[in-house]
Amino acid sequence: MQYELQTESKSLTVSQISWGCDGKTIIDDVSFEVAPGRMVGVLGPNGVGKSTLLRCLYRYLTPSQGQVAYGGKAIGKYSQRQFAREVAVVLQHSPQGFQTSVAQLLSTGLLARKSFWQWADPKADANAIDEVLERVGLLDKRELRFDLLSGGEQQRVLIARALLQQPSLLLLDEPTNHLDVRYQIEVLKLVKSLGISVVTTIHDLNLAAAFCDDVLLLEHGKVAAFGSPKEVLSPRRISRVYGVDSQVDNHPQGKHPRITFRYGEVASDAH
Ligand SMILES: Nc1ncnc2c1ncn2[C@@H]1O[C@H](COP(=O)(O)OP(=O)(O)OP(=O)(O)O)[C@@H](O)[C@H]1O
Repeated sequence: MQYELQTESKSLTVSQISWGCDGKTIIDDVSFEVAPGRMVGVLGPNGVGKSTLLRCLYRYLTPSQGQVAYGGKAIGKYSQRQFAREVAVVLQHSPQGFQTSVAQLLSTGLLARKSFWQWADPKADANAIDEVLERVGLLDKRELRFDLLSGGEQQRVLIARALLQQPSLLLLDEPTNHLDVRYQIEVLKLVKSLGISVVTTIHDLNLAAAFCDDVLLLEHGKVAAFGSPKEVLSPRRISRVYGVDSQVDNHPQGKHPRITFRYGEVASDAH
């Protein structure tokens, strides 16, 4: 595959970072570590600070305190080009006004790996684009305008573009948003199969439990718990953080937990 990894993942270390604005603390003393090749899910209720935390990891925001290091080096010390070679980001909202074709948009994902002296190799580029499009099930949309695709298709194209960057660290903001259940599973399977370090915000606790090696549960901008899904996702903690009753058992297909939510009183004559 053209987009197979050329770089090895390194450790991402987040040490006591805080960020706030308008006198309000949004991220409060957050620490965790992503060991090379692990997939970490960032969980927590709406507005708790998941996207803000992710923004501190891809340098859109600079924490007011604490440090983020990748491979032992503060992320602020990477040049823009070095950082783009290591880290790919897929955000929740699709870029607006992309009237270019899917293939043209994807070709921008190849730029991070090219040096200015490299000769253009249109055939190799086209093959790499075809391969990632096939992986996300969109080869037939290759020449379509990006802005005419459905929300879920756009999301899959943006993930394909991130793969073309061949990052060693992938940061995803709710990658399963807009996706139907098949593609929620496919996309997370694909991301996991890359074997690189991944940090992803995610709302669906069952998907997080099934695919993430570790989960970071946020509560009021602070770390409520960090560890394996089994350790973190207890009914007690889910109730405290989300205010929802649940039951947690083992998923019949594997060793990961399965969370079943209680939807209030069920009428006795309900079918
Ligand atoms: N630049 C900013 N200026 C003011 N408030 C901000 C800014 N960025 C984030 N916030 C606030 O910080 C809080 C956390 O926002 P964030 O988007 O990180 O939450 P989230 O956990 O990702 O939410 P959701 O699950 O709804 O996507 C929100 O209350 C938001 O309004």
